[in-house]
Formats: sequence, C-alpha cells, structure tokens
Amino acid sequence: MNLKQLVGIESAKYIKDGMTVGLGTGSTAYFMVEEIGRRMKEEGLNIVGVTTSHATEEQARALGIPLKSIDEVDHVDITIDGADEISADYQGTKGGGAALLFEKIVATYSNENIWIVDESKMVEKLGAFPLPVEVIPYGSDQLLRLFTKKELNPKIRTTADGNPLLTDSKNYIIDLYLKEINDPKELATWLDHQVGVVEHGLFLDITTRVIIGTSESGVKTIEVSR
Ligand SMILES: O=C(CO)[C@H](O)[C@H](O)COP(=O)(O)O
Repeated sequence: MNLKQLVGIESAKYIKDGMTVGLGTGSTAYFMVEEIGRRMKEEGLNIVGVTTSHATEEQARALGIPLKSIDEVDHVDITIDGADEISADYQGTKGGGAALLFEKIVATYSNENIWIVDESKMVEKLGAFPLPVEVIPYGSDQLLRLFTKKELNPKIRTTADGNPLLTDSKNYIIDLYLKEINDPKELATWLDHQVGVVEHGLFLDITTRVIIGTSESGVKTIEVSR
C-alpha cells in the first residue's frame, strides 16, 4: 500500500454515522473517498458528502455516496483533504489540483479539517511548491503584470494544448514561484485585497489534524490546537 492510500484509509476512521463530510480533491483524497464508499457498502456507514470539485463529485456519485451542496447543509462536521505543503507550524498551501476555491469554502464551514499527506509534503517553511492564485479571466494580464512588479514570479497555469487552464468556476490559475514564503499571513492579506483575485492557496489556521504517511513508521497523526 502506498503512503497516500495509507493516510486516505486512516483518515476515514474519523468519519462516524450521520456525519456531513467534506470530500477533498486530489490523488490522496481519492483514497479517502474510495474508503468511504467501501465502508458504506460493507459496514452500512451512512453519511452525506459535500464535494470540493467536479472530479470528486464524479467519483463520489459513482460510489453511491449521497451528496449535498455546501449551500444545502448547515455546517460540515469534518472535511478531509490533501495539501501541497504543510509547514512546521501547520499552515498549508493547497490548489495543486486547481480546486482551492471550493476546498477553502468547504473547509471554512467545517468543524474539523483533517489534512492527509505523505511525508514529502512536510516542510519547514512554505513556498517551494508554487502558490496558486485563482483569478477571474477579465483583467488577469494586469494581475500578471502586478505580480511580476512585486517579484512574485507569476505564471499562468496552462493545459497540454497551451491554453489557460479553467477551474471548476471557469477562472484562471496564476502560480507564484516564490521558493520561500517568509510571512504567509502578510502575503495572504495582500492577495485578499487585489481586485480580480478570487482566492489563493494559502490555507492558514485551518487544519485541526494532520495525518502523515511515513515510510519508516507508518501513520503519524498530529492534533493541531487552534
Ligand atoms: O489542493 C489540492 C487540489 O486543489 C490537493 O489537495 C493538493 O494539490 C494535494 O494533492 P495530491 O493529494 O494529489 O498530492
């Protein structure tokens, strides 16, 4: 079993009957969703899922997981999602799979947020992984110029045919190649104030539990007090 599968299966143990569960996106969250499908079938687990992307919605529907939109639920009990990087103080970046907007919305309304990662995602400081910024297409070249002027090394994310990648909300992603983010809160606040920016991949003060897959000692679970 690979580490992503290991943490995906481990995380599903926190899901109890009757819960509303935020279903993350990506190759790690994939295994968690599969495990929920298995538990529903084999153990009669009964939950409602709130998906964070069209891709996860498709997977969950195929497994027969009952779904509601984020607007149909009062709150989400627990959200389980992957991450691109997690720093020593448990701040994170997400959006490598371009699903950051829905992921952040679902996480915001969730009582608990579990991140599942393999050990390669644990870093001292955030920033080696490009930071995604979701922007509306109108005015996106202006934002690219602004980010360049601020020395944020922006690059529009494209598909294989060279066209800008479109998110589930039909926006663009600008990746910032920063190498190191010295002050994630300052950068997040600045990005929050730029017109045309819909959301960014800095997920700060969000996770409450991190489940890490390690090759030496298996699963390591860390409770993060907020
Ligand atoms: O934020 C995400 C998608 O937008 C993913 O959770 C993140 O990119 C990690 O993905 P993976 O588990 O495939 O490494």
